[in-house]
Amino acid sequence: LPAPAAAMEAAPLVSFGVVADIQYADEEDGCDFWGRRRRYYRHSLRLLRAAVEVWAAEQPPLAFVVQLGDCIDGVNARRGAAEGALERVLAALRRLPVPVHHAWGNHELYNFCRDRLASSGLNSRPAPAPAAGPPAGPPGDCHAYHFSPAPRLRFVLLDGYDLSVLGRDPASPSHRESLRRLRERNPNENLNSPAGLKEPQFVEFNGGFSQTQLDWFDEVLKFSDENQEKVVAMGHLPIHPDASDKVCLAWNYEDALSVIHSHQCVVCFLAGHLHDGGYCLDSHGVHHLTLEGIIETPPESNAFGTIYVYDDKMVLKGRGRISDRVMYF
Ligand SMILES: Nc1ccn([C@@H]2O[C@H](COP(=O)(O)OP(=O)(O)OC[C@H](O)CO)[C@@H](O)[C@H]2O)c(=O)n1
Repeated sequence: LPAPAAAMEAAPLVSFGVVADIQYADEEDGCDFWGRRRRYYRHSLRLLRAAVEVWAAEQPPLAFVVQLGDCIDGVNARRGAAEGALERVLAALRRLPVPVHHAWGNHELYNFCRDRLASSGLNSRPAPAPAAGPPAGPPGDCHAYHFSPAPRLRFVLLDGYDLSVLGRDPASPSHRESLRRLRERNPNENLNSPAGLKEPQFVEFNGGFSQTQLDWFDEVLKFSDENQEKVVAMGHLPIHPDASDKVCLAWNYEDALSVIHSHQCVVCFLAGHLHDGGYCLDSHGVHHLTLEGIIETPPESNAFGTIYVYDDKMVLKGRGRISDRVMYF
């Protein structure tokens, strides 16, 4: 049998769908900042709908879908089209009979302030909070939370724009602190430019994790260690340089990695943002999988996947330009 079919003989503990960087806009094709990559703004919704059809027909049924951020493109904001574009993406996802967990990316924050995101369909934090165990999420407006879809298995969604100059009121202490951190490491006039930086991830279109979020993450992982759980963590921004280029990382990705590496439980980190995708198995045995983005996927292909979780591995069945992969724990 070809992998991953050979690795998929038994019923999984749970299976879920993954998709990243849809960046839908009702616009003609465009390209990235450097003019090198074509961006298929309008086709991206069609590719998402095709993914939804495949996920909805899966047997056994999926438990949930993870949308790894940037579901609509920043061009919508400039055209006053953000609400309509978001509604079209959410309507496509509503055809699924299962919950969708949404990471927040830079393009969400080009289109909406955090308060609007919190009141929108992109707020996927489950309510009510779990009765036992660590707090559902960090205090404040951070879109981070955890959930357990099966015994001994926990997912943690992180908010890589908790520290960010995007989506926050410029007069707020959090914005001021984020801008201070960014300017400290990025002296460029254009804060989106990584030119000449020692730490090229310090650009405006990235963000970072507050200490409050990291402390909460640490508490969740301590609980998971104590309860022999396996943890899949995820967010828009990659946190390992070998699963990303030098720019597309969370500002303080090293802090998130040290929290993960101080525990036994984390088996995988899922991210988007880098549209070419990436993968590495780190020195502590954690798989870092960065999903290829729909937005730069030609209309005749696609970029989504299903992940089957077993006791000893996760099996990714990729569609279109996402490759199959078996990730052993
Ligand atoms: N040197 C640069 C690079 C970018 N910009 C501006 O920064 C914003 C973000 O770029 P964009 O390509 O839109 O971000 P994505 O999240 O879609 O993609 C991330 C990775 O590149 C994909 O692999 C945008 O406003 C650019 O204009 C800049 O000013 N200077």
